[in-house]
Amino acid sequence: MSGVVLWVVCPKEINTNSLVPLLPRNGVPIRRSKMWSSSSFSASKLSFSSGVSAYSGTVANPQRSSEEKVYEVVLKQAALVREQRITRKEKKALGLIETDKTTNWDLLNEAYDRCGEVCAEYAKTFYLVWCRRTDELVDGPNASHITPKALDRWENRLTDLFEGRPFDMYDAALSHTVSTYPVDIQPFKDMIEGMRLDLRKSRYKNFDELYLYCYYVAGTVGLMSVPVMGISPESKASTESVYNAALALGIANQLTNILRDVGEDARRGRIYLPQDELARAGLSDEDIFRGKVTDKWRSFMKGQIKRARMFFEEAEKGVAELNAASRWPVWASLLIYRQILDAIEVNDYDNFTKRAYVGKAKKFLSLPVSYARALIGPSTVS
Ligand SMILES: CC(C)=CCC/C(C)=C/CC/C(C)=C/CC/C(C)=C/COP(=O)(O)OP(=O)(O)O
Repeated sequence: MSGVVLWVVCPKEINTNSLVPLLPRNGVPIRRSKMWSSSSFSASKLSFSSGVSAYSGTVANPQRSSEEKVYEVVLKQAALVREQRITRKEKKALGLIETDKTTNWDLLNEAYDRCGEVCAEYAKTFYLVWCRRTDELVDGPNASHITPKALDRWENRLTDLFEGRPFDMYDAALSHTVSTYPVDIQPFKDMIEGMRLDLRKSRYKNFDELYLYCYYVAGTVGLMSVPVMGISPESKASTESVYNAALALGIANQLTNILRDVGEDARRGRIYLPQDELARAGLSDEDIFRGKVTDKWRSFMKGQIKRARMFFEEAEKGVAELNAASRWPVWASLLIYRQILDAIEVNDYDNFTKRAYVGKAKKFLSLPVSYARALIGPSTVS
């Protein structure tokens, strides 16, 4: 699958017109989702105004919910698109936009090719090369040597490449991408923050805390991808709403990943499940470590799967707004990853000893379905 999905994130394959669609559109009122506080989701009656411990990444005010904090980033990304539009317009008027004659295109093309190779080698489902490398820091073979200091150095390298001083070939490709598309540094910084969190935290008090973690490690990927994929010129949706859908897809994917890997994570002493919801279901950490599928566990899992599906549904609303070239791979990745949830059900919720996966046949079958869905572009009715 990586070939298809790579296409989602590899800027080289994206039509360069994809910047245009990020230009003026009628603003549709901002709609914010409060999925887990919805009364339709019984497992999630959370005190989500109780505040999150003071993570240093996105914000400092502990009174606000994680959703509110993350939404600020969404608004910032959307504003950046408008800002870039204005600066480009001004520069164009002044005749300042010209092709950069100093760029070494051969080297840059080689850098992009190398990024493609990394994706082909490592990505089973999806990934941007920089995200994979960041993830490798805390999950790879050298993970035990990774310190907060090493992450600080990684962040300095990130700042350098955003300022046009790449350290290596891979950084050079990303440096070029972020100077070409309206990509902000914040989601990248937040992803590093997620890695810091992983170094010091192995329990999540409630869904509000888990949501912030999911944003850091996966929602950020959605926010990084949309500026490169581009929004359709016909779209009447607000930039914010499309970014919001992208964020939801990242969260949905991460929640799915967590539910698939409960056993694997427990063997590393980690439980990425809301502690208060576990307690309400009559479950403890010991139950997770014991790994026995009971009725309590099944019922708990049903609630978690339901919530993950709600995030997928939220994400679905944004796909039609994307550029035509990006819709097929996004649909494919959404439909395929969501089937992991079905596989958990088929395994009778045994995510302790069985790894839920989507077989090749199901993946291939999803391609024509995704293709058909991708034909549907933005609604013409405003
Ligand atoms: C919906 C709209 C408007 C846009 C799409 C925006 C995108 C591309 C969002 C996707 C974000 C994303 C790919 C997040 C990554 C989340 C995740 C759990 C990745 C796991 O990756 P691997 O570790 O390779 O997965 P496997 O372990 O399953 O192979």
